[in-house]
Amino acid sequence: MIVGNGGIAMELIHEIKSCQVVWAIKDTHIGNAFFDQEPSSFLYNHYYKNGEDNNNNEDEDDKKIDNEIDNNLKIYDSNNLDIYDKSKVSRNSSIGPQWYNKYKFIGNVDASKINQKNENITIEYGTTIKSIDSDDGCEWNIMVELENGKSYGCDFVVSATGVLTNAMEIDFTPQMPDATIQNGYTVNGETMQTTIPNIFSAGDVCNIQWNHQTNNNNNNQYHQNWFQMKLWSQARIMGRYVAQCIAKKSVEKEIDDIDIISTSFEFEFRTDYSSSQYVRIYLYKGRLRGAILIGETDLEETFENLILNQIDLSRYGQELLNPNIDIEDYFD
Ligand SMILES: NC(=O)C1=CN([C@@H]2O[C@H](COP(=O)(O)OP(=O)(O)OC[C@H]3O[C@@H](n4cnc5c(N)ncnc54)[C@H](O)[C@@H]3O)[C@@H](O)[C@H]2O)C=CC1
Repeated sequence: MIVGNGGIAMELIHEIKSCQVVWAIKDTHIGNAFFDQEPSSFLYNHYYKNGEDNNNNEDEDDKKIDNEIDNNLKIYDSNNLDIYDKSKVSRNSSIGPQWYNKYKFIGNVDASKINQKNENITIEYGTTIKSIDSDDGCEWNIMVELENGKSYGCDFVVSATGVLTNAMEIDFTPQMPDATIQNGYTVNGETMQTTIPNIFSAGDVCNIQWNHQTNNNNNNQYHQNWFQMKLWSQARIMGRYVAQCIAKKSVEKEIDDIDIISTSFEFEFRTDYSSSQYVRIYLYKGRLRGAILIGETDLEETFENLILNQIDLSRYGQELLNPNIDIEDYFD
């Protein structure tokens, strides 16, 4: 049983093989933190519904990162009830990128023979856990009752229902103009300084809306492609940026030359059911602003470059998504 519909739940669902999984989500579609209903349905139908093994493309770099980080993952069993006592919970760093590479999430069940619909994943939408019973007399290790009235027996429950940042006890007072208010304190999006002198902020703890900032700084043009999602990739970018802000402040220079993050819409999409690819691009005034890519499209680098260099693509129109045209070669 997996509860939650965020980054960890999505990654786990992708990694688990040969195991029947019940996935309880509060929302109406999977992955709602990252995309809307349409790519969500595509992802489910083409990658998860029939238990297709889509995990043959592990990135060597990802593995390398994984080997460098400590194992922060904590697995609790039902006897360790201290985890529910907040005063006894030790505060930890997150488990790190590609944490799942350390584990083999392979069950020993031929789920297709158990589930009559031949689906390894049963999704319960619009619900959450009501109660968990792990009495000795149970047929299963754990019996889970959902808010929608259904009950499932299972061996293991993964609760991936989000994390809280550890900044709540600091009382910041909003003071600065053009600032982002988060959790009652304020961060200046240009300098990343909080309203406490010499305290800077980055990562999940602050919610910087760079693309909405109304400042007069010339660098504002670089902010337009920022769309914050609480992912490792973005935490790294913010960490790098805040480090530069701190360095600049320490030598008391203007921050104009800091290497700021470069990144009415039209959008177009293509689905290619035969090869399980989904591509959606967002164009603004003929320039590429963003894309959703599902499957092995091999388009990520090309599209990233088109977002960064802002070439006017109006003349290509629909052809940009024509699967018979190798746009990677074209824009090389
Ligand atoms: N590749 C990456 O950079 C990754 C980053 N992360 C980050 O690590 C952090 C922790 O990940 P997650 O735990 O997945 O958090 P999350 O914030 O991504 O998702 C939490 C999910 O739990 C749901 N939820 C909340 N309360 C619930 C309840 N009572 N019952 C059922 N569902 C409930 C929410 O609707 C949401 O879908 C997040 O900030 C996440 O973005 C996670 C995985 C990968």
